[in-house]
Amino acid sequence: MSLTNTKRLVIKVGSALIAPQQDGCKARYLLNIAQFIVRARAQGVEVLLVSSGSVAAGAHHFKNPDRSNIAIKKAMAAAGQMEMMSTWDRFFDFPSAQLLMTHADLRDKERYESIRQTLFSLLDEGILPIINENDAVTTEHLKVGDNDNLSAMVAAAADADTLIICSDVDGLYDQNPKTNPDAKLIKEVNTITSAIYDMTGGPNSAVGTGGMRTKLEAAEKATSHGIATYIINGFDESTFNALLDGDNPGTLFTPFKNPMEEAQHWMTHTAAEHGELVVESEGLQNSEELNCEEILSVEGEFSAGETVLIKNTKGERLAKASSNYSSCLLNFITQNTDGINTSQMQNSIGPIISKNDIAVLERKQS
Ligand SMILES: Nc1ncnc2c1ncn2[C@@H]1O[C@H](COP(=O)(O)OP(=O)(O)O)[C@@H](O)[C@H]1O
Ligand SMILES: N[C@@H](CCC(=O)OP(=O)(O)O)C(=O)O
Repeated sequence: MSLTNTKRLVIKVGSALIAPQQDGCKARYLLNIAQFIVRARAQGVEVLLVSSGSVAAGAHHFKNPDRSNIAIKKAMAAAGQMEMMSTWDRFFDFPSAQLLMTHADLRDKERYESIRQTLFSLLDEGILPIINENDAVTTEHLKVGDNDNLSAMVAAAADADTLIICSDVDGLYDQNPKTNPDAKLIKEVNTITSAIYDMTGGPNSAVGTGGMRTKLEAAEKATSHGIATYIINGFDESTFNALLDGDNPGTLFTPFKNPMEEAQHWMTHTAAEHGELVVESEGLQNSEELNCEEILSVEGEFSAGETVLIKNTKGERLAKASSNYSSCLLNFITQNTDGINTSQMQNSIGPIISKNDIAVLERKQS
């Protein structure tokens, strides 16, 4: 696996690289990254940039830059986004484009397709897409929340083959290297198990969001879509030279050999769960389709066509799927309503979940 085989890559840059002291954007670390982007493009690789840093870049305009105050944090993002974009733009002699998005955009199939079209059109023209979450308009319910996960969703949406996540450490260690001097770097991960998740802690910098855990979530999303994922040290010039030479300077998460199809990946990793269908503990054995008589209960409110979680009576997450019927109708049919022949109705309405609309979720090994 090397960058020499890469055709399209997404590089994600965290706040600590952009605004290390939270007093505006600094070119210090970005120069290496910009050079990497220029050189990768010169090698024929298409590049998309997911850039954090709007909150950190905007903080110095505020009398009390209190990140715990959500309204202030969103205003800091709005103020800092301009500076962050113009900082990137001055490194390049090709055009760049700003795309701000939220989870509400990505989890809606129509808006997701629209984002894909825009990305492809920009890439066709040789324009560098620079993507960030639209923090100024997000709510708890509508946000992705961290740019590691966002970068994996963007990589999948853009049909990228490589995702590079720049961090302030050399890669994934067996323990948090900031608090454990004996921590050892893991060079390659083929399967992201719960034991791997247990190695991670939160962020250690004042500006980071999510720490290593969100980077693992991103790697899991990306590799399941066939995207090779690297976590590298973005502070270190030599890591970028190594990548361009086809070496692995950090941790490589190898892509699945049989990646998910686009639609199944979107359903698994991006689509929001609007409600839940509970089935028997050994339910969903054939994983083909789900019929009304298999549903024990319906939770939440959803419309026909929306994504639901299918779980069993033990609470295990079995699959995500698009429901052919609304929660209202399913409640009506599954609850034994007086005077109505529900089994006859069940037979006449066909499968609740059709076989092409279901994504079976993997149960994590430890
Ligand atoms: N097992 C681990 N390996 C590497 N880093 C870890 C691990 N567990 C926790 N971390 C922390 O994750 C931090 C990187 O995450 P974060 O601060 O959110 O970075 P960024 O701003 O680049 O997204 C590291 O500085 C480190 O302190
Ligand atoms: N969207 C936010 C960044 C969120 C985020 O994930 O930050 P980081 O952990 O520094 O990559 C911003 O622009 O400040």
